[in-house]
Amino acid sequence: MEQRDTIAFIGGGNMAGSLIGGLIGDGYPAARIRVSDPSDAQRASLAERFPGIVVTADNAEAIRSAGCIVLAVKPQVMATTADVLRETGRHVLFLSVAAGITSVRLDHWLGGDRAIVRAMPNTPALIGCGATGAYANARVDTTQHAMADHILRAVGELQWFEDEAALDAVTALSGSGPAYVFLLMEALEAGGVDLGLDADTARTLALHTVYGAARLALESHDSPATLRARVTSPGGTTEQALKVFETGGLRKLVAEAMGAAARRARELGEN
Ligand SMILES: NC(=O)C1=CN([C@@H]2O[C@H](COP(=O)(O)OP(=O)(O)OC[C@H]3O[C@@H](n4cnc5c(N)ncnc54)[C@H](OP(=O)(O)O)[C@@H]3O)[C@@H](O)[C@H]2O)C=CC1
Ligand SMILES: O=C(O)[C@@H]1CCC=N1
Repeated sequence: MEQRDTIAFIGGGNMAGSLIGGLIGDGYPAARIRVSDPSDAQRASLAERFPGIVVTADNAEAIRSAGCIVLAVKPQVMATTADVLRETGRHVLFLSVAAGITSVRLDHWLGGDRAIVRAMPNTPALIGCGATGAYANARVDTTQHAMADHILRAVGELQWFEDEAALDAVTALSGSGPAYVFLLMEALEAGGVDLGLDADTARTLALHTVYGAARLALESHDSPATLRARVTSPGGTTEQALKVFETGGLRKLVAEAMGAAARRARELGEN
């Protein structure tokens, strides 16, 4: 990105913190990152975690001369937040990470004719391991597209979509997905404790198992199904466990859970 490109985050919560951590970890100058958040505690925490960034309670101050404004507030407050950003110049790129809010609605709230990238990142962005889906509206020019690409790719994997509706599916998969995996970790730890392991040992083994399986799947040319088959010795232990998952309807349950998340994304976009 060019020198003049200051990134202003409106909302300094979980997702903004994850993106800022990933950007700084990728070498983005902290002094070119500004964050606006109404909470004193939130601002103090961000300033401590990311020395050199500028924190403020004033959205107008945060966005002054920024090339990109990242909208990282809850979907429920996006309309009122966007309303006070209407005065910004038409050259500014808006990058919204809000679940469900369509670029058309956001454009309307921002006064119209805005360059908007709607993205759905996830919290592993904090360590550069995010998975993000993104859509650019027709007003986004080549330079702005490159800017959004640079910001989002700095924090992990990025997929662009031509069809904005795909973003609700991305939300249900990778946006919310880390929480599903953390739930699985919790269940693995609890299962280990039930079987007699101490809690610390069970957690360590659970975390490394998820990490190792994810890395192996990413680095292997084989599909997850093939990798699963390699663990599953005929007549062995895994086979018994997988039978319990399959008869319990794990795949259907995951599909239903993701359907509920996607539905909620659409609802948030309609409110
Ligand atoms: N958390 C996640 O894993 C992901 C979240 N997202 C999206 O990111 C967005 C933010 O989520 P998340 O970070 O979890 O939420 P948080 O509640 O952690 O952060 C939002 C922050 O915005 C602040 N805020 C509220 N109103 C304003 C305003 N007018 N101007 C500036 N700041 C304001 C809030 O302050 P206060 O609490 O005091 O109101 C809060 O600190 C959401 O739209 C969500 O859909 C997308 C992908 C993943
Ligand atoms: O739960 C949420 O609504 C946000 C969006 C995706 C992850 N967290």
